[in-house]
Amino acid sequence: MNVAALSSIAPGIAPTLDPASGARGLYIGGAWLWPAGRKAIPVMDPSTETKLADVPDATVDDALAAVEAAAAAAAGWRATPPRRRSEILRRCFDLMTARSEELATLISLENGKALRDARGEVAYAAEFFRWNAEEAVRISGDFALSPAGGNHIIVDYEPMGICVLITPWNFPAAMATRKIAPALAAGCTVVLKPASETPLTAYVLAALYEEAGVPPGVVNVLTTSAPGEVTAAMLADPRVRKLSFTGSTPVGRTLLAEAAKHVISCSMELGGNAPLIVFDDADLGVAVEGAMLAKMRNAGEACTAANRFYVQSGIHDRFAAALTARMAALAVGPGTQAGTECGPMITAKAVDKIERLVGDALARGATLHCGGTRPAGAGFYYPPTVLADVPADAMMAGEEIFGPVAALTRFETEDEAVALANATEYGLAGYVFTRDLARGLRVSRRLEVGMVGLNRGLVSDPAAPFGGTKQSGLGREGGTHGVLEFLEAKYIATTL
Ligand SMILES: O=CCCC(=O)O
Repeated sequence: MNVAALSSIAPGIAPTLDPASGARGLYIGGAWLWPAGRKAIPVMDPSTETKLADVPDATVDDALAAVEAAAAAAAGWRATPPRRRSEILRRCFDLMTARSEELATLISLENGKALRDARGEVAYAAEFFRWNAEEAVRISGDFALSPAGGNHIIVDYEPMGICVLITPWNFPAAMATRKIAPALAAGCTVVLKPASETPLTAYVLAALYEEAGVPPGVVNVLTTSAPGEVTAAMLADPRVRKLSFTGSTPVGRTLLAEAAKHVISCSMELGGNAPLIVFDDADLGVAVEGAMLAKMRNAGEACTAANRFYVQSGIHDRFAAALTARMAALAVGPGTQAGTECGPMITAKAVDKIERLVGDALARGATLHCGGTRPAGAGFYYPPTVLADVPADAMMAGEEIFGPVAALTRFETEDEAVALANATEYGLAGYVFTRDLARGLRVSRRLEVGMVGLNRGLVSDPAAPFGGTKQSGLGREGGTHGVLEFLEAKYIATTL
């Protein structure tokens, strides 16, 4: 597999993998491998339920080979001057940007998201390389005289070592680059395990990194249908010092327990249940625009997606009507089809869950304003749906919908809105809409979350610290914080 071949897998794509040729496979130590006897994992197009490709199903032996390759490359990459690392990362940004249309098409094919969302993802994903290219040359240490004056305190920041990175299917490019770029900037080498639903983007990007000058073994990629076993084996290797995971809270808990056995540093970007609060004094147009973005980016398949809409009584009916009009007008269809605004969900199981949550809310007294009926035919579709009067005991108030469903609940006072918003074990993102800046900042600070969109439906930004509180995770990705997750402080006490 090389990047030039991408044009043959973007539309018109001949998406069958030929295991015999080894053209595409596990990417270990700079080589493309389909080891003998490895089964195939089919990669499906959620828009049509047809097979796009097969990828190899890595075993524990393959995973340990990937760790070995990362270990073999570690000293060389760590010793590579920051300026050189920075230039390679910048080249990754340039190549991704130059090939954004092919990459967006591939993302849209394997994930199902609308092309416009996929284009947004490529720009977002590439930006992690540009940002971290700039960070790579700004990793400085500290030097201080000890308070007692007897010695000096020197602090160096060293690469942590080999990192295992595990990424989800909802942003096949951005969740990988958000980890790979800072890890490489810090001087670490990595093994990436992308989600088996959307591995093609990760493999194609691996070829692009190679073209950009990333040396063999610095980035390794493998797909597996046995993530638990394979990850446990990698974490048991004492050379692995970091686990960075994006995915659900239950899986995060399991991985934390596994990592704890070996005392491995963990960054965890887990589930969310974002509240979106609209106060009476909000600008209706801004609030609806923000709500559409917070809900419908990626068709609702984002951990930052607004899950619970709390709308003050005085604006509730106008907001509900305007949001319903916008949601009902969205064009639903295959991700790669021109004009599609809401693609399919990732799997039939995801649609089953949304259907179950909507059914439960309706049974508990919610009212349906639009959508709510799963269409017949091929593809994992669910229509943009608006529900109002969703009670606090509805299942969707307590768990991520991860789909195009806006659940509205009316409130009266600021204290009530804050209490409702914080009544969840999650603490990733929240959104507040008001024209009163003092109230906006006050409520933002009272929300038990890691990120707030104030009069804005998007918090994601490669230059900002992304992450959550409570059961939504540990650590931050992006911004100046992102690279620190891959660095270890070493303190030297000396009397000069
Ligand atoms: O779904 C999780 C990540 C979403 C984002 O980075 O905006």
